[in-house]
Formats: sequence, C-alpha cells, structure tokens
Amino acid sequence: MYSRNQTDDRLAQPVPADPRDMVLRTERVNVYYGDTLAVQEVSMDILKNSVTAFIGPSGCGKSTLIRCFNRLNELIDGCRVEGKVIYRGKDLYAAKIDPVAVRRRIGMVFQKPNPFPKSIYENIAYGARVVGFKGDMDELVERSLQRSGLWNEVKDKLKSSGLSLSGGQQQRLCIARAIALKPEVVLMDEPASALDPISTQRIEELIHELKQEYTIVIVTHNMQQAARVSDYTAFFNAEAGDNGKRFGYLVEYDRTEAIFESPQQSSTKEYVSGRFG
Ligand SMILES: Nc1ncnc2c1ncn2[C@@H]1O[C@H](COP(=O)(O)OP(=O)(O)OP(=O)(O)O)[C@@H](O)[C@H]1O
Repeated sequence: MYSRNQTDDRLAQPVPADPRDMVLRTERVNVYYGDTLAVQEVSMDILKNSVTAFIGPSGCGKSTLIRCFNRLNELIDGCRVEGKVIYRGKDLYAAKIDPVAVRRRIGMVFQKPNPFPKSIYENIAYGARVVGFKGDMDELVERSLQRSGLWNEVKDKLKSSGLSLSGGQQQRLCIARAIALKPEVVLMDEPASALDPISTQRIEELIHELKQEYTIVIVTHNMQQAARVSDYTAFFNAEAGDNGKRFGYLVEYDRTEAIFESPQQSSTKEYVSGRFG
C-alpha cells in the first residue's frame, strides 16, 4: 500500500503502491487570503484507510490546507486556491463539480463541537433528510451513534437536545453526524483540543476504529496525539517571504514513525523533539 517516492517537484513522501489507494492529491497548491499567500506549493497524496496527521507551529497553514480538501475555503471571503486538488482522479475544483456533493463525500469535524440546536436524533436525521435519504431513519441514527461510540450513553434520551451533552459527547455526536452521510473521507481540525483527557482518549480510540472504513486527515497541535493516532504525518512550517509576510509550506511527509524517530529535515527534528522556535 505504501512506498516512498520523489519526483522533480515533490518531496520524498508516501505514495500509494496501488493507484486505487490514492484518495486525495494536491498538486502545487497555493492558498491566498486576499493578496497574502498563506500556504505555498503543497504537493501531497492522502492514502486510503489511513490516518494522516498535519502538524506544525501555529499559522503554518494546517487548517487552511485541510479546508482545501472539501472546498470549505471558498466560503471564506477573499480566499483563493491555486493548483490542483484531486479526489479519486477528479479535479475537485472543476466547474461542473458541486461543492455540496464534495462535502458529502468529504466530511468535516471542527475543533469546537458544533451540534445543531436540535435533538440528538435530529442531529443525525436532519442532514440525511436534506440529502434525500429514503431508508430506515431510526436504523441510520442508531448505526451512526453506535459507530461513534455514543449510542449507549444517549439511547434513552434521543429527544434531548444535542447541546445538553458534555463537550466530549457533543464531539462524538458531530462525528456521528459526519459519518451518517457515508463520506469516504473525514477531515478533523483539532477535534480533541477543546476536550478533557478522557474525552480525548475516546476520540483517539474512535479515530483508530474509523480508519477501517474511512480515510482520515487530522490537524493536531498535540504531537503525542499525532504519534498515537496517525499512520502518516506531514510537518509544515512557516517562513517570511520577500514582503516580510509569513507563509506555510510542507517540510516533510512520511510514515509517522519515521517523522518522529528518524526525520530527514533538521526543522522537523527540532519540532518533534520540542526544541522549536
Ligand atoms: N479567514 C482568514 N482570513 C485571513 N487570513 C487567514 C484566515 N484564516 C487563516 N488565515 C491566515 O492564514 C495563515 C495560516 O492560518 P491557519 O489557521 O491555516 O494555520 P494553522 O497552522 O492551522 O494555525 P493554528 O495551528 O494556529 O490553528 C495565518 O497567517 C492566518 O492568519
């Protein structure tokens, strides 16, 4: 499933041995906010049924890049993406591609749990109804809550508000909502950073289970978390351009073990050993 490859304009990095295992690819992606370059020339592949962690110092563009994978950046005024983002061989930004359909295939979980102000049941059912789900809704709700490890805690109060749950439960509800629509990819932007250690551990266990079925990309500030949950890790850094403004770029991308135990770049080594900055 994995090899390491280098071409002229790419860093040595994980590439799938079988092309069918490549879910997402960026080709020389630049992202701008207005005239300001935020992320420069990122070319990378995301491999199927794996967890890929994005790590790096604040402001290096991790969240900006992950939002390219489901076209969420275009909801931000003035944000512009250059280069190509390819999903399953198709250009995600082609004119004929519907961004809503993209977000159905490539779901997202955010740092702050954001359940709808509706019942636990409706948090799952609402989105399914909007996309025209015609199957057994009770079964879909139960299955999604089972998959996110929340069912036993909420099965007797499905009519209660999603907002009545604890932060960790709310985040698992958001994960249940994301997977109910059967995406292929789940993007997670610091999904546990607002949670206590026990809830964090549950989310990490869940990520581990979910990768059997889904491809997961996770932004995390927590290096131990990246080391625990991910198969591959991409380290980003930021530097100042000629105009003095900082932009982020991909420094090194490899199996997580290699990034933490034998990084090739000195800045990666400094970052993962905590001697950064
Ligand atoms: N909505 C926005 N409008 C303008 N600039 C933005 C916006 N979002 C991010 N930026 C800028 O883009 C750069 C990258 O930010 P981003 O949030 O992607 O980095 P990050 O690595 O995820 O940071 P953190 O770890 O602090 O969350 C930063 O300079 C940031 O100020």
